[in-house]
Amino acid sequence: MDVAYRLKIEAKQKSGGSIKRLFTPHESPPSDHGSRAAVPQERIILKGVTGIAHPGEILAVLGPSGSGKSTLLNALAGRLHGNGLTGTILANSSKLNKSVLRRTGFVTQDDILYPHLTVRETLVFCAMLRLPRVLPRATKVAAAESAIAELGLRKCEHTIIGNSFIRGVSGGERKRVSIAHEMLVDPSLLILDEPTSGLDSTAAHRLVMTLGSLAKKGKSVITSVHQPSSRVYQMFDKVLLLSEGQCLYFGKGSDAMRYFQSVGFAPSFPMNPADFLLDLANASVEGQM
Ligand SMILES: Nc1ncnc2c1ncn2[C@@H]1O[C@H](COP(=O)(O)OP(=O)(O)OP(=O)(O)O)[C@@H](O)[C@H]1O
Repeated sequence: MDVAYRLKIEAKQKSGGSIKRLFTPHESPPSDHGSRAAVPQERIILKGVTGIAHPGEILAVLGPSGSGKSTLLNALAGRLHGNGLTGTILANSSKLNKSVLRRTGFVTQDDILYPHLTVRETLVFCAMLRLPRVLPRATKVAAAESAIAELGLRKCEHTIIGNSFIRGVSGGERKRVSIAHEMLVDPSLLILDEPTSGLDSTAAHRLVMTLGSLAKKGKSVITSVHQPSSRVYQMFDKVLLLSEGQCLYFGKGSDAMRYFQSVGFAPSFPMNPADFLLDLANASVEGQM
């Protein structure tokens, strides 16, 4: 990938509005007494981000909030439309066409699941909808069964999903259901936006171990992670560190600290590499050169 993304934002400035008057009571109204024309602004969200993910690997996209992680993942999943997206995204040397996107699973930040269905019902229902119509019902049910086994959902398969009002499966189990949802179509590339957010450190570690085992089966896994613990970090094969839409580091996770040390940035005491990288991306580390 080699991606840039810029957005045109229509900033409508109505200076005569009653809410504005409420907050600026002494300000004199504009001479034309009307609204000014919309002022389009341009904002660069991603700039020259390059990288590659291979089958069998987990590529982690790290960066502070608002650094462009979700935007990058959406671009990789072919979900950014309009002409603001420039650059090249290739999958096995071909552009993101329909057949490539069919083999791409995308797990969004918010789980889109029916709260009243059980885990098993959710996955069987999804298999019925997403697998080719020509496949017999038994094959589709078998695909749901194997996703349940693969994601370790056997013990909660008859529990309802639930939501904030109805008690259901745990946060970690819900994430697993969302991943199983995507695994049903047997994707070659699995993209996940913050799959560990809201999980405790043990559940997050367990989830990333599951991603590792999916990668070992030959899938490429690209995931954004907000605040990985050190044991989660060491499971990442590659790391892409974003800061304000720009790539600060792309390479092996295990080489990141050495790289930053070589350019004059090293922590003053042993710390979780992920914490250090996020401090760097937030520009809260002083260089020693
Ligand atoms: N459609 C849009 N209109 C305006 N701004 C946008 C739009 N999409 C993204 N942005 C801005 O782009 C920046 C990057 O957003 P993005 O959601 O990719 O960040 P992120 O790193 O995933 O953040 P978080 O970790 O908080 O989810 C943010 O400042 C966001 O406000």
